Amino acid sequence: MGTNQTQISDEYVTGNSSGVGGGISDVYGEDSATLDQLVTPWVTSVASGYTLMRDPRYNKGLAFTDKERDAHYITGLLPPVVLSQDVQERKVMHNLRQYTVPLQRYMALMDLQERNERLFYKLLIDNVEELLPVVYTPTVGEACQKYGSIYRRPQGLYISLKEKGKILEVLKNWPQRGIQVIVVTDGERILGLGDLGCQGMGIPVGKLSLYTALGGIRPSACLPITIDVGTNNEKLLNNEFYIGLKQKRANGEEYAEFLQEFMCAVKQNYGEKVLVQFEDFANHHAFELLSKYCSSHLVFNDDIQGTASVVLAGLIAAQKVLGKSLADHTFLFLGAGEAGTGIAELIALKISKETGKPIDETRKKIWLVDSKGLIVSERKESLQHFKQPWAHDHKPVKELLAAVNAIKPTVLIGTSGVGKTFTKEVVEAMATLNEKPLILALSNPTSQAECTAEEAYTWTKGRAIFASGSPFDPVQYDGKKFTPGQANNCYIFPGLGLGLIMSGAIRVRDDMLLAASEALASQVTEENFANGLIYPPFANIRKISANIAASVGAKTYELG
Ligand SMILES: O=C([O-])CC(=O)C(=O)O
Ligand SMILES: [Mg+2]
Repeated sequence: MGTNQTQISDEYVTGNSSGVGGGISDVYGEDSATLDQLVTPWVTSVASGYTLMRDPRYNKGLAFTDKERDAHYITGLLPPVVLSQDVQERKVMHNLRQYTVPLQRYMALMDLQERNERLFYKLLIDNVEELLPVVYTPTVGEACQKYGSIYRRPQGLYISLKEKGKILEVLKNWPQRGIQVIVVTDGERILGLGDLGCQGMGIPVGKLSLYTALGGIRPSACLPITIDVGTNNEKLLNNEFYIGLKQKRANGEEYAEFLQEFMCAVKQNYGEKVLVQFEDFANHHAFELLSKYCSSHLVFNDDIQGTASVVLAGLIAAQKVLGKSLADHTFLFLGAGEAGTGIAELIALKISKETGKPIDETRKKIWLVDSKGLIVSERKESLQHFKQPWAHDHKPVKELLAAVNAIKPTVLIGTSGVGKTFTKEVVEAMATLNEKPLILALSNPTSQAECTAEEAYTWTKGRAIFASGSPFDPVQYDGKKFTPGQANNCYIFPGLGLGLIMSGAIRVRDDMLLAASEALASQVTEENFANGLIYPPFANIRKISANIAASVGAKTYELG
C-alpha cells in the first residue's frame, strides 16, 4: 500500500493528473481506503483520528473495526461496539421509517450523506424502490422549494455572478480533481415548479446521487453545480432565508458570456472527457446552450434528450403490448417545451431510421399542443424556433380535448409542467378512440402530473397503458391490480453517462440516445408486459444501467 499512498499524495498535491482518462480508476485509493491496512492511505487533507471521523467520504461510524480504530487513532472516540454495515443499514432504515413526512426523510438522508457516504449509498442501492422517491423526485422538489430553511451544510459548487472573471479559480476550490460528471442547473425551471433560483441545487445533488447509486460512478468523480444569475421568483427575493443572489436574473449577452466562461473553465480544468449534463434550465436557454456546446463539449440536456430517450424506450417496449409499430401511431403532446419537442424529435428520428422515410415526413405523425392550442402552420411565424418543425397543416384548435378529437391520437403525452390537465373528458376521449390508449403524464413532481395513475385507470375502465414522470403506487380497479410505470429520465442518464465516460467519448450523438432507448426497452420482460408494464422495475436498475452503458459504449466505439 506504500506505493499507492505515494502516488495518491503526489497527484493530490501537485494536481498533476489529467483526470479525464475515461476509465474509472481508483484515483484516490478510495476502493482500498478503509480496508484493513496498516498504513494510513489518506491524502494530506484527510489525516486520521477525529478528522477522519468527520470526513463523510471515509467515515464508517461504528463499523470501524478495532484494528482500524487502533491504526487510525480513533480508539476511544467511538463507543466500544463494532457494528457491521448491514446492522447500520437496518438501523438507519428503521429510523427513516419512523418519519411520516417525506421531507424529514429527505433531510435525514442528506444528513447521512454528509456523515457516512458509504452507508448512504449502500442504503440507496439496497432500498432503491423505497428511497428513490425520497432523495429524488418528488421529494427533492419540495426540498428545493424549502432549501433556504432546511439548509445545513453546503453540497455542490455555487458559481454566482459575483464570481464573473474567476470561475476557473472557483472550480479549483472544489476538493476533488478527477471529476467525470458535472450536473449543472441555473435553477430557472426546477421540475414543473418554476424558478427556484439558487435553491435548485437539490436537483444536481439528487441527480448525481443517482449517478452513483444507479450507475456506479464514484461519488468523488461527481460534481453538482448551481449557476446563480439571480431569480425572478419574488417570493424568494423577499425571503430572508433565501440562499442566492437577491437580484433579478441576468439575461441576454450577460448570461451568455457567463455561461461561456463557465463552459471554457470546465474544459480547461477537467479536459475534454468530462460529461456536462444540463438540467432544469428554462426553454429559452436550454435549447441554445445545447446547440451551442454540443459540438465543442461532451454535453447533453437531460430534460430534452434524457427524457426523450426514456419515453422512446417505453414506446418501443409498448409495441409488443399493442402489436403496432411506432410508425402506426399518432402522437399528441400537451406541452411543447424541452421534454415535448425533445421526445417528439427522437420519435421522428427513430421512425425515420425504421422506415427510411425523411424526417420531415415522419414528424407529420406527431402533433403538439401548447398554451395557445394545437401547433399548426398558421401559427408558424409567431412560434419559437424549437416549435416550428411541428407546425403542420390543420385548422386552429384551441383546447386539448378538441385536439384529441380532431387528431385522434393513439398516444397522449403530457409534458406541460401543469398538473391536472388530462381531465376526465380528455382521458375518456382517448379511451373512446383506442382499445388500449397509451397515456404518459410526465410532468414532475406529483402535484404537476397531468393526471394520476388512479384517474388514468378508472377513466379508461382499466384499459390504459399508463406511465408517469413521478412515481404512483399501484392501483386497484375492478378487482385487479394495475402497476403504473415511471417514465423518468433516471432510467437513462446514469447508464448513458457511464457508457460515455467508460468509452472516453468526447461528444454525445443521437445514435447513442437511440442505443440507450433500445437497451432499456430490451430489458422489459414478458412478465413485466403481462403486468401492463412498459418499463422494467427499478429493483434491477444497476444491472439495467450497466446494460445501457454497454450499449452506449459499443455505439460510441462504432461511431469512431
Ligand atoms: O427530475 C426528474 O424527475 C425528471 C426531470 O428531469 C424533470 O422533471 O425535470
Ligand atoms: Mg430535469
